[in-house]
Amino acid sequence: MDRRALCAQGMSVAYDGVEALRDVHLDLSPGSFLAVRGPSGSGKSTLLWALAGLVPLRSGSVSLGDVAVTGPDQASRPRIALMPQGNGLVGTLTARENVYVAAVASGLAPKEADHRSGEALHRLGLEDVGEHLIEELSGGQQQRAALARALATNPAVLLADEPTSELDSANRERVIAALRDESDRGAVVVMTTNDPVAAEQADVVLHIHEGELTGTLP
Ligand SMILES: Nc1ncnc2c1ncn2[C@@H]1O[C@H](COP(=O)(O)OP(=O)(O)OP(=O)(O)O)[C@@H](O)[C@H]1O
Repeated sequence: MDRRALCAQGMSVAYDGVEALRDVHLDLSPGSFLAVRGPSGSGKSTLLWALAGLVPLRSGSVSLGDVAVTGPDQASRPRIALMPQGNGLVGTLTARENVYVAAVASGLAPKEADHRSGEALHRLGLEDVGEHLIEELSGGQQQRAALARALATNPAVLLADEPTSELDSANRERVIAALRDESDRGAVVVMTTNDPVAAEQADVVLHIHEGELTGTLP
C-alpha cells in the first residue's frame, strides 16, 4: 500500500477575486478519516478540488508525501481519487464501464481493472445493476457507482464530496463502511458532509465557514 501523508499549507483559492478558501493548513497521515462539515457555499467542494490539484491555488501548496500536487496531470496527481458532487459519471456507459475506465486510467492492467471493478461494485451493493446504464440508475445508485469508481483505482487519497447525500440509512452505512475500510488499509480519506450521522463515523470532524477551516486534528 502506498502510504503517504497529504499536506496542505496556506492553501487559498479565489474565484474572480472572491476568496472561497482561506489559508487552509492540513496534515493528514495515512489512515486518517476526516469529515468536513459546513453550510452550503462554505467551500467544502472547493477544499476537495484544491486538495486534488484540480483548481489553481491563489497561494499555498498541497503535497502527497514528497510529491507536489500541482495540477490535473495524472503524473503529478498520484493516486488521488475525487468523488465529486454530481458524481461525474458518463450517463451513456454502464456502471461497470464507468468503474472499469477509471481503473484502467489509473494504470491497472485490463484484467486487474476488471477484477477491481467487480469487487468495488460488489462492496457498494451494485453487483445486480453493474450492466445498467448510469442514466437508468437512481440517484443513490449513481452516487454509490461514483464511489465504486474511486475505490477501484486503489487510491492513496480518497476525497468524497457529500457521498451519502442521496442515500437511505442502510446504504449510508455501506458507504461509510467502505470509506472506513479505505482508511484502515492506509488511505487518507476526506469526506465532506452535511449529515451529522455520517460525520460522527469519521475519526475527526472539522468545520468550514466562509472558506475557513476550524477545529483541531489530533
Ligand atoms: N466555479 C466557480 N466560479 C465562481 N464561484 C464559485 C465557483 N465554484 C464555487 N464558487 C463559489 O465559491 C464558494 C464555495 O463554493 P463551494 O462549492 O466550494 O461550496 P460548498 O460548501 O461545497 O457548497 P454546497 O454545499 O452548496 O455544495 C461559494 O460562494 C460559491 O458560490
